[in-house]
Amino acid sequence: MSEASHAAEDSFGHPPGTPTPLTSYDGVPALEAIGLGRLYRRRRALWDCSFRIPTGRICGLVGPNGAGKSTLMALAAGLIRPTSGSITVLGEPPGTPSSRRRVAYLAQDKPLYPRLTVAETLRLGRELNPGWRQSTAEHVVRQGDLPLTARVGSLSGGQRTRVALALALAKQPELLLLDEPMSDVDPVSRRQLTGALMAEAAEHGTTVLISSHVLRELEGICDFVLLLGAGRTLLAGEVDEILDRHRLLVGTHDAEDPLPEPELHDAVEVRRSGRQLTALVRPLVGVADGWEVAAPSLEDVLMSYLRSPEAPPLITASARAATIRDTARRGR
Ligand SMILES: Nc1ncnc2c1ncn2[C@@H]1O[C@H](COP(=O)(O)OP(=O)(O)OP(=O)(O)O)[C@@H](O)[C@H]1O
Repeated sequence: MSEASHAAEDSFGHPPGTPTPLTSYDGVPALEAIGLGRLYRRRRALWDCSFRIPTGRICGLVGPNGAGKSTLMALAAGLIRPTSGSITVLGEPPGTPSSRRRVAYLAQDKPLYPRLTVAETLRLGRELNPGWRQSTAEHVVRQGDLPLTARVGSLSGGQRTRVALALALAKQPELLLLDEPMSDVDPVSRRQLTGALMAEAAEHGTTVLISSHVLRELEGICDFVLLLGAGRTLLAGEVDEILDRHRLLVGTHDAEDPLPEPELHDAVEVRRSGRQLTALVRPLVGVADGWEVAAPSLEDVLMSYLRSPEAPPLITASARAATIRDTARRGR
């Protein structure tokens, strides 16, 4: 089903005709994809993928293995090109000299020169990046007790991640793309690096797109979320609004009964254990009596969508990509 056919979802909870509020997301978005697709030979990695991420958000990028997260990051960094649709970063096509200056990308394999020392790596970063801030790079490296004289090739995976993150942050990008940055970092360093990342983002209003399979970790840092399922946008929007639009229902029903009152809600996931039925739903008009109703955590919501790729997509107003008419009006 195409995302466009779920357009009515976006006005959920608001009476017809409610004007869209003028907010920061009316400006140029940090990242916008319109019908974005990418093929590798004949294999579809992404297709018909549309969303926008407003500037200044910390956006968690979630999806099962092979969902297209790394492909999306590489497209946004301008390392590969779309095979259909379009993507813009900070209002520009990715990969131009200007957008390369404004965007930093930390790939999953964190490529660095193994023969250079940490100090030489930072010096190279300074020479290549006009907006370089040495104090940020040194702060991140020192926090990890990394000797500046150590060769990068002799560092552990987590230590190399720290150097790569120091490079990315010191560049002072407007958009920071982080592909599973913490996967090989120990818990203490993870907390430290996340703290450094959040402090930098808050101070400079940096937009961050961060992919991770550790949902609880994202819960603490993200105010926006983008969930891809098999190459398409399944869920996108402000975390607060997404949480607001979902409810967990728990009740007792005969095992063979379908979820009762389907006209009252869109079901994302229904699970049964004996006669107990647990459902994550998007209430349309309310919830019938007889259910225990709870507010789900972000982890609950993300897990349900990950387990239910056939769930109806939800793209909230602030995450909705521009239409072709909008882009023409913006003069693109
Ligand atoms: N260079 C490539 N050549 C061929 N196929 C590729 C290439 N890169 C990715 N793919 C395919 O594209 C699909 C999406 O891959 P991608 O790496 O973007 O997913 P992902 O969501 O980042 O996965 P993971 O969570 O495992 O890192 C997969 O089916 C993958 O096999």
